[in-house]
Amino acid sequence: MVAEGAAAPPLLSVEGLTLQYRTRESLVTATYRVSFEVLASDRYVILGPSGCGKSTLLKAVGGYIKPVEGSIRLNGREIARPGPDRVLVFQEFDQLLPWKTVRENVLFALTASGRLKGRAASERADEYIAKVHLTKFADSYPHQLSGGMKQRVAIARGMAMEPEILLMDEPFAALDALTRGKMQEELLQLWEDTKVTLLFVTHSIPEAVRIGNRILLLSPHPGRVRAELGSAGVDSVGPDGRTLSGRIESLLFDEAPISRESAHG
Ligand SMILES: Nc1ncnc2c1ncn2[C@@H]1O[C@H](COP(=O)(O)OP(=O)(O)OP(=O)(O)O)[C@@H](O)[C@H]1O
Repeated sequence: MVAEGAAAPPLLSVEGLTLQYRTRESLVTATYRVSFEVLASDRYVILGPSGCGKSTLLKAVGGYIKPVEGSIRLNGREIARPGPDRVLVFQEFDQLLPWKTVRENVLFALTASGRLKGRAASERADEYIAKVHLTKFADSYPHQLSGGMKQRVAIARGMAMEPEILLMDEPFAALDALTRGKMQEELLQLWEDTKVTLLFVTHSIPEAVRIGNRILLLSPHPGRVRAELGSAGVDSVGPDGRTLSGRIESLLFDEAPISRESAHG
């Protein structure tokens, strides 16, 4: 029970997380003692340069990589393995099953995971296919769709699972700029509609500013927390006369001390 007036406990709590890859020749530290908390209905963005461990972090939250140090808890429970309460959407266009139609792809995720079956599963699949405006393409196969449409199916499939948290690893990075902008807009509309908690990885500063309500900045390899900032969705000028993206850029690339900042601090 949360005492009246107390802040809600975090949905996801990452504490002192060190993640490594051990190959035969070497030991690669992907993230070093990373801590952050995601609240229910956050659009939490992890931003950092290539190789700073963003994807590794997301895979660890997905339950696919075990920490060498630290912990990841969802609703207070340690994450030990993948589960339908955390769904991953990737950048690649080939994440759909090519031999299944749009509807079958969404349906299969629901039934194979045991989330829903029968009519309830079909109705849920159709509901989310409609939410991403693909009803007319429900019987099409992935090869008949554009890159943006395939990503919409992957998002519909993930959201239809109604996970506790939707993990998105640069889902729009392989799209052209116009489609990418449109997909960002659509994702924000879907979020308005569902209030699903998002954990969204990107290396694009404008995308982070647009999508996130909170943005975690990671330093270059190995990833450490550099700062956490709030965003209101626009690249506004703060009291210091600098834009949010300008502040992010200097925090990421200048050798400033590690700090946590508030939204418009
Ligand atoms: N399977 C692996 N085996 C060994 N090292 C790996 C493996 N996967 C990633 N790494 C290393 O771990 C570090 C973090 O990689 P990761 O892919 O998490 O970074 P990223 O921030 O997501 O990068 P990008 O934005 O380029 O996708 C990098 O140094 C990378 O080379």
